[in-house]
This record gives sequence, C-alpha cells and structure tokens, in this order.
Amino acid sequence: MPLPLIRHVRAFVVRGGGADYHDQGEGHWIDDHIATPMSRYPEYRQSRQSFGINILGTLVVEIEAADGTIGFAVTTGGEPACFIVEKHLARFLEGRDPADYEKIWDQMYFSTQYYGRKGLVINAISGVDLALWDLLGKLRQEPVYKLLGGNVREELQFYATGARPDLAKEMGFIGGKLPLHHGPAEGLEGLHKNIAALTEMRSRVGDDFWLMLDCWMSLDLDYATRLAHRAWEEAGLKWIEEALSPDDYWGYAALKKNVPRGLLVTTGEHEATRWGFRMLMDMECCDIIQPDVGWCGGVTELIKIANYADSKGVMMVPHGSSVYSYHFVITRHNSPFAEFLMMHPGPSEVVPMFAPQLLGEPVPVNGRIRASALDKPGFGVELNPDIPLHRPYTH
Ligand SMILES: C[C@H](O)[C@H](O)CC(=O)C(=O)O
Ligand SMILES: [Mg+2]
Repeated sequence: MPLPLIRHVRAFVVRGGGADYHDQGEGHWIDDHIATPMSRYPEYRQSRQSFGINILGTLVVEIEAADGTIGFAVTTGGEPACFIVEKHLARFLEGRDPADYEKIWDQMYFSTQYYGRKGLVINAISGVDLALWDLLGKLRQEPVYKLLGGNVREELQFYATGARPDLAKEMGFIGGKLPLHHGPAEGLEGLHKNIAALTEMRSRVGDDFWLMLDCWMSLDLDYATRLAHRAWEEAGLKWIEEALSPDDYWGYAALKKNVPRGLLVTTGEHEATRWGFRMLMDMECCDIIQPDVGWCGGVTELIKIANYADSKGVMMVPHGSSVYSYHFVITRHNSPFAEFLMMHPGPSEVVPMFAPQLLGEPVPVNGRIRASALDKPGFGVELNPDIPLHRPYTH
C-alpha cells in the first residue's frame, strides 16, 4: 500500500540538556575541568560552557505526513540548523514518499556539499534523516530496528560514561569511561594527576571491570602515547578515546602503532559520513569507530558506515545517541555493546540520556536494555509536550 506523502517539515530549538547534553546546570560532572583543545587557554580550562560548548542547543525536527502522522528526532545544531532544515533541506522532502530515504539523503548531502560535508550541516541532515525513519516506522507500525533487519541479540549491554565508574559497576554496567581532566598545557603535574585519578578508580573497581579514558580531542601524539603507556601499565586501561583532533588521521594512525599491544584506540564521534569513516578505517586509525547517529548523517548513512566497518573487521560502538543508537546497535554483530552517557549530575543514578526532551526513553536496568523495550513504532519515543519549542524560521 502506498504511504501518505510528506506534507510538512518543521524545525525547532530547545534549551536545557537533552540531545545537547553539554547544556547542563552548574555542578554537573560533564563540565568539571575536562581536558579539551581549548585547555591551552587557562581562562577556558575549568568549564567547557565558558568557550561555548552548549551555545547551539537541541534541534528538533518534525516531519508530518499527509495523514497527520508525525515523525520527529532530536540532535544538536540549534537555531542555525533550524535555518538549514527549513530554508534548504525541507524542499527535498515535502511532496515525497517517506520511504525514499536514499534519494532524500543524497539530495540533502549533495545540495549542501559546497558549505557542508561535516559538522552543523551534517547534524541538520542527521536530524531530518532520523525524523524520517521515525515517521517511516510510525507509518508502517514497526520499530526502526525491525526496519533495519531485526535484532541479532535479545538485549543491549552498556558501558557507562561519567565521573563514577565505581558506581556504574554497582549499577550493572560492563565498564566505565572517565573524562580526562588535564591536557598537555598542564604539564607533567597534570599527567601525574590524570594517572593518579585512573589508578584510584582502578583500586575502587577491581581488576576485571573495563576502564576507559575519553580525551575529547585534547592531546598531541607525544602526550597521548605517554598517557597510553602509563595508563595501560599502571591502571589496565581498556581504550584511549578521541585523543587527537578529528582531522589528524595521520596522528591517529601513528598513535595506534605507538600504544601497547592490547590497548584499544577509539575515535569518530566528531567524524561524519561514509567518506570520513573510510579515512579512519583505510588509514588504520583506530580499533573501534564511534559514530554519533545524530551527527554522522543519521541512520541512512550509518548503514553504509557500519557495513564498511563490518567488511573491514572493525568494531562500531556509536557515541551516545540514545534511542537512535539502541535501534541500530541491536541489529549489528559488529556492535557488541553500547554507550550509556550518565546524565545525572553526580552521576549516582541512571536517568534517561536525552531527558527531559523525550518521553518513553528506555534506560538500562542492571546495565542492559531488552530488545522488547524497543518494540514501539519508530524510535518508540515521544517529544515531551511540556518542553517549550521555539521555531525561529518558517518556509
Ligand atoms: C565526557 C566527554 O568529555 C564528552 O562529554 C562525552 C563523550 O565524548 C563520550 O560520551 O564519548
Ligand atoms: Mg567521547
């Protein structure tokens, strides 16, 4: 049976957490002296909000079909992404069949290529693509993971990202990823502090629990190499994540050769599209790629990235991305576990990753989510009606 055509596309900005998960109040672990590329400037070292990490806010995209069914998605990109969606991308959807996601993606990407390719434009394209998959699922009355081929296992298992892997262990997660606090500009003293924090956490969690370090693009090759060796020897680090600038493919390839055998190099949350990930994989930059489903091009592009990774024997464990990741990871053998970002300020409790924007967002119980928890049409979530939506542009 033909699907109702797309009638209208709308884009909104929302403030306060959710998909823009760095947009948190004071005292949150996610803004507590975390090493960044801006840490070389002392005035921007203590808080990522000080240099504008949360300046954009969440982008909400709604796609309405002729029968009134609405698909929606959230990602980052805020007001500038609203402009791109309303003024540029909407034309490639309105009047079209929602099942034509390949052609729609292709037209969104190539029509913006002269000012796009990565970053904000791909966030906007990802938001539209995810809203389209949500709409398709709602129209077909199937969860997205069924549209993607169905689950290859009965449950998702998670590691937790946050300041308290010891608490994450008690909550049933399989590992904990800590943010790195001190970058190269804080010298040897900072390096010692980084190692001390890691070894202290290792003493709390015991030998068998995975511990990882998220370096958020803050290091240079020499520092990353030294950190990797010490963290491996002194604290049994499992992986070193996003150590270098996402543009430094050559640095990642060298880092992968430099680290101790057994320590994994991971990256990719700020990479985009099949072409960016092909660079990472062809240049043997890492052991695990970590696309963010809301930033890499959406589900339509992730299928291509994941298939290439599968053919190369590379593991793919998406960054954050909440339900958009859960519906994908459960369909893939080369994604054996998933990330859960601990958005509780402590973080001493499991709270939904994109709270308060989504309703019905599943959370890990004992570090796991059953496939059956995803059994609702589309991505299985609703937009919280109590959140004020601002629509800065129309078309
Ligand atoms: C904790 C990291 O600095 C960042 O905020 C999140 C991230 O990179 C990840 O979850 O991975
Ligand atoms: Mg990361």
